[in-house]
Amino acid sequence: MSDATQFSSFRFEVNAAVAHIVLNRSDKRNCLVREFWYDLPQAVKLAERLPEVRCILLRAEGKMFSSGIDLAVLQGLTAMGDGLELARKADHLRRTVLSLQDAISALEETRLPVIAAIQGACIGGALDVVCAADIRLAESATAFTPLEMDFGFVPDLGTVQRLTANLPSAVVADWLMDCRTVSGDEAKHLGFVSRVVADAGELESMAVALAERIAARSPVAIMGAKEVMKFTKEHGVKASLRYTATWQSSVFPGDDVANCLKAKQTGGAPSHENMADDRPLYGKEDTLQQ
Ligand SMILES: CC(C)(COP(=O)([O-])OP(=O)(O)OC[C@H]1O[C@@H](n2cnc3c(N)ncnc32)[C@H](O)[C@@H]1OP(=O)(O)O)[C@@H](O)C(=O)NCCC(=O)NCCSC(=O)/C=C/C[N+](C)(C)C
Repeated sequence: MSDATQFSSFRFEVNAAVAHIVLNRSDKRNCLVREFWYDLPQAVKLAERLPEVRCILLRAEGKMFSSGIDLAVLQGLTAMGDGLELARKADHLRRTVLSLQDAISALEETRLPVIAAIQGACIGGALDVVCAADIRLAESATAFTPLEMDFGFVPDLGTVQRLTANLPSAVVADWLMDCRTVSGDEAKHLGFVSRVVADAGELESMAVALAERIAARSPVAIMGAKEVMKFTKEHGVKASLRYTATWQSSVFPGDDVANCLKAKQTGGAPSHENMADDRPLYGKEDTLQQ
């Protein structure tokens, strides 16, 4: 593996077109320290800038994925703005929560596919983080716990919104309001994770293999799938069908599709070109105005 850069809150390395973001503070149960919230979007941007990277894999060392936000950060948040009048204290807090939300949204907003491999436990803010991944893989026994409810506040970094967007509301309400621990097996049954395995060792090899398979596919098709899925959630099936027509018409003339077709005919492996960051919006605005 090649070390592309140093982040203080996790390891970042690139191997076989996959950028690995590895939580590596297992002695502290990979709690999400202050620097994490700055490092995460920076690592996503870096992955996007590296031309060889086609997929991001978020995983963790040790017995659990993450115990959630660093309790010192949580304490700092509750004490934030102490001494200020109530309205200014609330404004302070609101802006901080928005910036933590933005850090997590970087995973959803990147054009690269994001896979999260989750073992042991995934608590509070860590659940917010994995909710923003495109694909979640877990160990059967992983405990998914929205622990914020026990602290007297609603999960505020995306769990509520992303679960609500993806699961039936009674399932979400039951999970959150009872502050339930959902196991990997149950999460698979609910459709929150797509694959489970019996142990953590297997989880890592399955996740790496999946990430490398996705990274080897046409980036144009993979990014297209992510983009069109997102568009469908935001705008519904009808608008998305129109959008897909516009997207497809801008992609078909490109080399990537031609390379894939040629490889199918000759039986070889296609060579892929990365999609430039500055491609137009594929007529998104036009589609919405129709
Ligand atoms: C059950 C836990 C996760 C694991 O228990 P354990 O027995 O396996 O490990 P132990 O408790 O001995 O912890 C080992 C060391 O790690 C430190 N640790 C663990 N988690 C955290 C944490 N979240 N923040 C800071 N430090 C942590 C622990 O102090 C030990 O350190 P020493 O070896 O003593 O130096 C158990 O650890 C646990 O319950 N952890 C706390 C879980 C928690 O409350 N998480 C926060 C939930 S709220 C949230 O994540 C999001 C909030 C969003 N927002 C703030 C914006 C509202």
